[in-house]
Amino acid sequence: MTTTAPHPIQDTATAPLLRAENVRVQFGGLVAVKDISLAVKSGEILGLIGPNGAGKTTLFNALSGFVKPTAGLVTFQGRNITGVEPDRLARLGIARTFQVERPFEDLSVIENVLVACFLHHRGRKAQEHAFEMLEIVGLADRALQPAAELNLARRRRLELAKALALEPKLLFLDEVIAGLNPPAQAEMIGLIRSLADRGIGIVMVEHIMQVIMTLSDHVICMAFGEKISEGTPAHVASDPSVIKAYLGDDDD
Ligand SMILES: Nc1ncnc2c1ncn2[C@@H]1O[C@H](COP(=O)(O)OP(=O)(O)OP(=O)(O)O)[C@@H](O)[C@H]1O
Repeated sequence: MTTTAPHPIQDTATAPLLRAENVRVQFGGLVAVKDISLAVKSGEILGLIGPNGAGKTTLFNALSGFVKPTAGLVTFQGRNITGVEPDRLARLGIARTFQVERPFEDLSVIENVLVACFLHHRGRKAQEHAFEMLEIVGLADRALQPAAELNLARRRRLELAKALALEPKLLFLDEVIAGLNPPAQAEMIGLIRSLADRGIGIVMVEHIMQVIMTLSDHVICMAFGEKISEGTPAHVASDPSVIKAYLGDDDD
């Protein structure tokens, strides 16, 4: 049996890269994500913010195939991808990083990337592609080093190289900047911007507000599973409901 691409439900030429319509995720009686809608275009960076437990990670997982939405619709280039498994999403052009980096410790840096390159390439072409990914993230000089020896900042870059090796059109970044020192943060910010400039659509969850505000073209703030604010970084940062969500309500 041959596997076919999901059926187009919108005009694939004009549809945004990613669209979510009324996505809901329920764990038993808890509604972790309440009917969230959003859209991401090519080359655009969407930042997801919100206090702890707001539902950011659950939404992120629901959009990237790691949690099945209870209700709602997710489309990628106009095709229905609701509940589609991550490996199938990777073939369509969707990749993600993980909050906790999980390199194959016994493999070299380039071998770690090579594993992902085999999705699209074989043999020498795969090796060349893996080296190109290391050049993009600034790890080419570490190619033969065991991954276990990399410090945190370089592990994050390796994580990014592995995601890029899948040649994504859409990239989900899960807290790739938190925990880095300021120079490493600045380098990662530059790198993420350069990926968007290449046309990759990016959805990022990040706790460092300043990073989200610097990088994002568009920001969504969640609280208690709901979207409470959306717009430019400046709009969301000055929205009283966002300030209240972060500071808590003295009247409660
Ligand atoms: N697998 C699960 N089973 C049950 N409840 C869950 C599960 N995953 C998340 N939750 C709950 O869903 C709610 C939203 O959690 P989520 O991790 O998505 O929030 P978050 O905004 O990413 O928080 P943080 O910033 O602390 O990571 C929380 O109440 C959490 O306890």
